[in-house]
Amino acid sequence: MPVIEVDQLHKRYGAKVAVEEVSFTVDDGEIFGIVGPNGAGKTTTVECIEGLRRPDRGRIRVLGLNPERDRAQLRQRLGVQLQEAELPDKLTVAEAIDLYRSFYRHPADHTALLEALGLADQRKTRYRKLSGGQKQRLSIALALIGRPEVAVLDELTTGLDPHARRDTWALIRTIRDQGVTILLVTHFMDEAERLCDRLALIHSGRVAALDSPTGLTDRVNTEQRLRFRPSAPLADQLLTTLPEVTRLTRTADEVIVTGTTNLLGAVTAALARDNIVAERLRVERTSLEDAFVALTGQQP
Ligand SMILES: Nc1ncnc2c1ncn2[C@@H]1O[C@H](COP(=O)(O)OP(=O)(O)OP(=O)(O)O)[C@@H](O)[C@H]1O
Repeated sequence: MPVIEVDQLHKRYGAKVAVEEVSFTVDDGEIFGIVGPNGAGKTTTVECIEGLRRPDRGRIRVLGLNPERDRAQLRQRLGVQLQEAELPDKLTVAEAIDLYRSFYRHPADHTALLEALGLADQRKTRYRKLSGGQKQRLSIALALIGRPEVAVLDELTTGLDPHARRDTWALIRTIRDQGVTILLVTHFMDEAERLCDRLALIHSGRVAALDSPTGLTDRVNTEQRLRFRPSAPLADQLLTTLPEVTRLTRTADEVIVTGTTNLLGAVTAALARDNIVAERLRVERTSLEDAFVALTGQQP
């Protein structure tokens, strides 16, 4: 049985349709992404999943429960990450943890949780004195304190530096490996690509595509591209006459070759026949961002 089922969800605010016929399921142990640009309808969708908003139409089940009807039961099993600034400035890390532990019947051991999240030394630090990364880790700790089966993490790494983002991604993988199903809401395509097992690309309130990150990029990945610096002068015809090559362009010192499958093998073999080495060779692949643009016709 899927952990989360969303079927034909529809939600409008007055005349504004925020979510239209959104359907997807999340399996046990997945990191599932709800991915799309600002205003796409991501928050509305997860707030319906959390039971915070009432859908106009559609059916939602989380762990077999109806989020609207069974909200009290669901709260014990679903962890939700707070948005920043939802905690009082003066609250210490330990006080926040104790407060949130009191909401649950079977809370996690706070010492182990703070250790795991790298906050053990910040126990007595007030919320406002925490760094961006520490605040983020605390909000994740609070989402996990009830030992949930499912955790909803919203805009996980907004405002974090690249190092803290990578640490956070590693942390999320660890949490998943411990058996928590994760619903990740993000507008960062790179985050979704690195972290999610599967994702729903949401665009203007609708699911534009539902697949794994590689499944999505493969759909639009009709071309391959190689860039390299030839070790000796290279005549264009050597490569443009290959059936695998569709285009060859040059920058000041690099050759860029576009083509179909087997491009790499065909190009390197042709170069080798003329004793030319492809220095600094790079194979460029389609990113999730490219896939989003191809699938929706818009920049994320
Ligand atoms: N309470 C509300 N009243 C009216 N319109 C709303 C309300 N909440 C959201 N909207 C509108 O519904 C649409 C979807 O909003 P939603 O917050 O679900 O998108 P989002 O993808 O989460 O965006 P963001 O990443 O900016 O949070 C947007 O056009 C938004 O302006």
